[in-house]
Formats: sequence, C-alpha cells, structure tokens
Amino acid sequence: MVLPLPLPQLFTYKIPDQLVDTVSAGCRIIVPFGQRKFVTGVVRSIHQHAPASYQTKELIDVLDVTPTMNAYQFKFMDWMAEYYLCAPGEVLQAALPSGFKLSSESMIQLNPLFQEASVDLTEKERRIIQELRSNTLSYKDISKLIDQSSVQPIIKLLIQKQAILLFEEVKEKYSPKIISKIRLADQYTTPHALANLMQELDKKPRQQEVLMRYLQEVPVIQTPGANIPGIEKTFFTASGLSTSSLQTLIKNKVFEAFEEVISRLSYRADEKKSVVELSEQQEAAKESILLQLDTKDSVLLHGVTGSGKTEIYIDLIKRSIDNGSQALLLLPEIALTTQIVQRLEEYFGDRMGVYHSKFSDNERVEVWRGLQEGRYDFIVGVRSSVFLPFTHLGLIIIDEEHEASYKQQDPAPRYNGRDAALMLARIHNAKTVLGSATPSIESRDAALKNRWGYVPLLNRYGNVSLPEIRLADMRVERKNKTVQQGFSLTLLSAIRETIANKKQVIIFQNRRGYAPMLECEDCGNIPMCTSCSVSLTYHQFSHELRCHYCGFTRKVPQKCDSCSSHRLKTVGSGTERIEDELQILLPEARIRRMDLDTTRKKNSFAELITAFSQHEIDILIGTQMVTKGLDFANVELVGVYDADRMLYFPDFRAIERTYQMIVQVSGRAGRKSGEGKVIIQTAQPEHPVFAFIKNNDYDGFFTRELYEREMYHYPPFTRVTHISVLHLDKKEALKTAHGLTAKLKDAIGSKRILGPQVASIEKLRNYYHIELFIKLEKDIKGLQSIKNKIASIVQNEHTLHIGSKGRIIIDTDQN
Ligand SMILES: Nc1ncnc2c1ncn2[C@@H]1O[C@H](COP(=O)(O)OP(=O)(O)OP(=O)(O)O)[C@@H](O)[C@H]1O
Ligand SMILES: [Zn+2]
Repeated sequence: MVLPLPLPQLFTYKIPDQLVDTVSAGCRIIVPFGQRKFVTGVVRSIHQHAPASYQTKELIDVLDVTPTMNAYQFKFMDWMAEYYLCAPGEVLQAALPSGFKLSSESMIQLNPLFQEASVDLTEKERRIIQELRSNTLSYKDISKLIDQSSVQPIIKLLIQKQAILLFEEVKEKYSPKIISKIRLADQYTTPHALANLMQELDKKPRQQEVLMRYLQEVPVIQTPGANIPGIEKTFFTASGLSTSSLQTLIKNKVFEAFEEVISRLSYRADEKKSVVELSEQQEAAKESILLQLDTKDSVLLHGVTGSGKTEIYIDLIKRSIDNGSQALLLLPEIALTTQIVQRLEEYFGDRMGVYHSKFSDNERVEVWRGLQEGRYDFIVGVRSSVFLPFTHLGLIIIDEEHEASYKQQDPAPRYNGRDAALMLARIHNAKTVLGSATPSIESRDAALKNRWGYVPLLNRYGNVSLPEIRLADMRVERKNKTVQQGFSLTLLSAIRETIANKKQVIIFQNRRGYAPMLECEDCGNIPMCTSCSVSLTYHQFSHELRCHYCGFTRKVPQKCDSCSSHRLKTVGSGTERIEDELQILLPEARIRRMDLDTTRKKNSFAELITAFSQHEIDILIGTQMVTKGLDFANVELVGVYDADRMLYFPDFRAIERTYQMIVQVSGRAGRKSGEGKVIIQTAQPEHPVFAFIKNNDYDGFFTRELYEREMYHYPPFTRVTHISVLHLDKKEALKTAHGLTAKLKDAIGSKRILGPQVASIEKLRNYYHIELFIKLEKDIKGLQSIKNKIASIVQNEHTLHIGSKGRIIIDTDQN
C-alpha cells in the first residue's frame, strides 16, 4: 500500500476477513498509522508475504467500490518516483486531489472504563458525560452543549479524570453538490387535470401565480417529459414569488420537491458546436503531422504566433476521440488561457473535462470520476492532469511546450509536465504532439536528430504578416534626454499614435510592484527582507514594502533604518509604477494592469480579459501573464519595457527564456490586421539575441544557442541535476555541501560536479542555500544506477548532518 507521505517504502497491512472480497488494487483504504491516527492510502497490490521487520496491523476500512487508481497510473507513478528520485508517497500526494484524502477531526467518546461514582464532576462535566453515553461528540458539539466557546480546559480535565477518550473520526472530504428542485405532481400533467387545478386555485391568487410561473418556464403539456427534470427551487425565490405559497403547494401535493446531485462543472449546453475549417496551410501541416506519426511517437509543431495551432489541435483531438481513444491537451497554466478553454468548449462541450489549479477539490474529484465513468473522453488541463485515471489514451498534445511553468519546483516530485507527458504517452502507446512558436532547445534538437517528427508552420492564419520589430536604444535616448519616466521617445510616440488610431497597446515588464527597492540617498541603505537576502519591493497602492519570495511585509519607513535620513528614493520600475507614470504622460488613456497583484481573485483575470477584448482598455501593462496565448484582434503595439534584465539572469537558459518571452509577447500584436509593431527598450541593442528576434530567425537563434550549450556542457548534451543544501546556519550548510560534494566526486567522478557555491539568492525564508550541479552526459550508461547512487549519498548526508535543521533538495532536471 502507498501512503501519501514522504516515505521511501510501501507498507503492508492485513485485510480483515470481512473485507477480503471488497479490497482490490487501486482502492483507497483507511489504515492506522502512528499513534491514534488514521490515514488514507491506496492499495498497490494484494500479496501473501508478511514483512519481516514489523508486525502488520489490520486495515480499517475500504473507501472504494471501484478502484480510484488503475494499473497505468501505478506504472506512471513508479516511473516518476524513480526518475525524479523521490518517494512513491510524494508522487501519490501530488496525484490525488485532496478531496480523495481523508480529513480527521477530533472526536470525543466516553471511556468505557470510566466509573462516574469514583470522581467528582462539575455540573458541566456531568452534562457532557451524560450526552456521551449516547453519542460521540466533536469539540463544537460540546461547546454548544455547555454554551461555552472554549472547551479545551474542560476536555483536558476530563481526560485527566480518565472519563473520556479522543479519537480521530475519519470523514470523506468530497461532497457532491445537491440542489433542491420542484416539479408538478404527476397527476396534474394532463390538460384536463391541470385545467381543474387552475380553477381550484382561482380563490388563491398567490398560489395560482406560482403555478403560472412554473408553467411559463416548463411547458408541461406541450412538451412531454419536460416536467420530469423540473426546475430549481431557487427560481421561485429569485423571481420574487411567495415562498409560503410554494410551501403550501408542496404540502398539498400539487408540487413535488426533490433533490438532484449535480455536477459542479457547469457547461453551457446551448453553445453550438461549430466545425473547424482549416486553412490550406493548416491542413497541410495537419496531414504532415499525421503522416509522421505513422512512424514516430512524437511530432513537434513549430507554428509562429497566430498561425492557428489551436485549430489544428482541435482537429487532431476530434480525430482521436472518433477513433475511440481518450485525448489530453496540456496547457501551462489554465487561469492564463481562459480564451483557449472557451474555444475548446464550443467544440467539445460536455465531453471535455477541465482540470485546473484554481479549481476546488470537489471539482477535481469530479473530473477524475467523470473520466473513470466514461463521461469525458477529452481532458484539457495543467501539468497535474498527467495523473488522471486514463485507460486508453490515444493522443497527448502539449501546447507551449517550451514553457517553464510546466516544471514543478517544490515540493517533490519536481517534475516537468512536458517530459512526464511523453512518458505517459509511451505507457499508453499514445502519440504526442508538442506545439510552440518558440520551441525549447531540447525539443528542436530532438526533432533535428530525427527522434521526433517536425512540422513547421511559418505563416499566420490568413497570411497576416508578423509584426515589425524595432529596438529603442536606451543609451542613445538617455544621452539625448528623450527618455521620460523610463519611456523612450520611440516607444512613447508609438503608443500615442496607436491610441489615436483607436488601437490597443500591451506593455510588458516582468516585475510587479512599484519599485524593486527603496534606497537612502544619504547612506545608500536598502531595506532588505528579514528572512531572505533580497531587497523589499515597494508597493505604492498598499503602501508597504513586500518580499516577493516569502511574503514578509512592513510599512514603508518614514526615515532610513540606518541613518534616519528622510531622503528615501525608489529605484527601478515595476508594473505598478509604469502604470502610474504612463497615466501621467497620457492622462486620457484607459490603462489597466495585469499581474499577480491585480488577478488574485478568482474571476479578476477573466474580467480583465473581457474588458480588454471589448476595448474598454487602451493600454494593458503586465508581467509574463500578458505574454501567453492571448488573442486580441485590436492590439497593434507591444512594448517591451526592459529587455535587458532577463538577459543577465544567472541561469544557462537566460538567453533562451529572453528570446521566447519577447517573441511570445510580440506575437500578441497585429494578429488580425497584420499591422503589428513591437518596440523593445534595451541598452544593448548589439546583443545577438535581438537580431534573431528582429529577423524572426528562430533557426539562427537555435544554432547559436545549441553551439553554446555544447561548448559549456549543458542540456541537451547533458542532464543537469541541481542539489541545494538548506540550513538555518550558513556554516553548517557550507560544511555539509562541501562534504557532500567530496563524496559525490568520489562516487561519480569530479569532472561531473560543479560547486558547491552560494546560491544566487543566498538566504530564503531564513534558510541558507548552498548549491551544486551534477552534469551527466546524455547517453551515459547505467544512468538510473548513477542517479540512485546520488540519491543514497544525499540521503546519508542528510541523516548525518542536517536532520530537522534543514533539507537537501534534489532536482534531477533543472529548469
Ligand atoms: N482555420 C481557422 N479558421 C478560422 N479562424 C482561425 C483558423 N485558424 C486560426 N484562426 C484564428 O486565428 C487566430 C490565431 O489562432 P491561434 O490562437 O490558434 O494561434 P496560435 O498558433 O495558438 O498562436 P499563439 O502561439 O500566438 O498563441 C485566432 O483568432 C483563431 O481563431
Ligand atoms: Zn523574504
């Protein structure tokens, strides 16, 4: 059995006789674990081998009639634990929506050995004991019973007096949604009976009104069967009709009240399914994909921004479903791709399940069950949808395959959704299509080496031109004093012109808040986070300084912490400041901002998207949220506020990420008109990456980047495992990291190991981070056994030197 806990092993439990027939592999069961604790686990297999090292306990109960997990999922999860060097329980924890896990809530019961006569009880205690003779009670019940909000002291005393016992009651978290409905009693559904009823109600006008409203909504006579589903009870209250009259009608058996279990995942059934009509180029691309999939498992679809990859996906998915297989479309982050989901919904309606990180647990459980019950044959979802109970997957599509957000950073399993999906496809013998306008270096390389197929789609849909890209040289503009509030004259005049033409603008700056730091003009002191080694970001609106890593906040100080000077200035620009300053420069423009701070609420993202698409906004300023997948016909200008910062990130993927981010955000311009313009503000216009971007030269960019990767031994030529040693004490962290490095060098050769070094952010949430890198050649023999060796050395060092004072994190494919 697997427990959803970070433990390396599986556990064996005894099946009590009465449950033997109900347990099978994949079922969730409740087992005792540790002291007085019950946890939910999943049966992995049923066997006859008692473990040698411990006495087996009996499992308590079986939660499933039909198993929650199937054999494909086990195979996939085994692979994941092995590949990403983590515990099977950690994978299970990631796989199961928490609605499937049980919550335990403390419950109180009478101690059967308790003898009331032998102790003194207060009046309240006696009342509790009395009640416990017939019931078990929760804290809340007791608080109600004795009308007292804090009951902890009483309970403690009762435990001391050995009067009561605490136990954990196990409850299913998932609760289906139930709605109350009303329909006309069957006897009144003939014209004759109904007419009589109407007459009877003549003297009761309010009841008659209720009945009339019902008949308006539900054509009982005209449409046979219409009465059976009835309507929601809330309909009457919402239309302001008398509830008491409704109650009377129910009491008199004119109406029948009933309940219905409904899906939380509403879908608008009135939406018409349209047919995709592929353009000639799209059709050719699709044919080429299908042809290559005859001989290959995966194909990379390299389609420029606005080429209509989504339409091709739709066609492929349809085809796969028509063949009787299941399909999965992976998206990097669904909240950011509401537009695509809406489009897909029009085609696939209720055959499509959406698996989402912003969904509630109940909604996730429903998608899981829906897939098992055959209600869905197509899932669109984020990376965790690779864990769903597919049984006959035929096609996986990975959209925006280059996206860094496919990678789960923390906690384990630290998996990449794209790579995991490729393995999932292999397990199901399914095909994979990976799509991107800016393929990752790894994927383009795989296609180039003929491991994957490759289909380029070089033109936008409707042969619309790609945007024209220009650089604004900030060095020159600063010298000429043409920069206003961080805006070059080049960009600012283009914004003015675009708005004057009633077109829209997107400004991209990958930094939120007002300013990344506050600085004392007299002593140069910068307020830092108390638990992280980063400067605090100044947020003007909320008037606070905030750490973007740990969430620490403080009021904006009036004077310098160090020298008490009042001369504090803000340095650098985040989206909040850009919004502010642009509004001063362009007082008439309607400007809005889209970043983490403005989209925290569930619907705020969708609301912004709608407002922008209805042209209630002229200029949208945003972080990387605005770079992905957005499709607005009226956007003609995209401005990249600061392209340089991304380039100098201490990461081997910095250039690749810069290229992808700029090309993606540029792709939002002129998607229908072909009049798109992009202006990139940079102080290094000579950097080669800009020439590739300007000339739309992906191949040139790829060739150069691949060369660098080979020179410096980075992926795709090697696999980089990243190890971080975390400790509250820097010296200890360093000592452990050095010890670990020495052991690893001994075990797998010193040439393969880089570091240790202090991480670029030295301290995070009070933990010092010392990191080291292991580079393993791509085609190394016995890869898995080397990885296992690494894991066991790390495990050892952790036990010996870290214990509970820190952690060692292994990330087998650094992203
Ligand atoms: N065959 C088609 N028929 C009608 N409209 C189409 C067709 N193909 C694409 N479009 C339209 O062209 C626009 C761009 O398509 P889509 O959003 O799928 O591009 P994309 O390749 O995903 O681009 P990006 O990578 O920039 O997100 C959309 O508005 C889409 O509705
Ligand atoms: Zn912090």
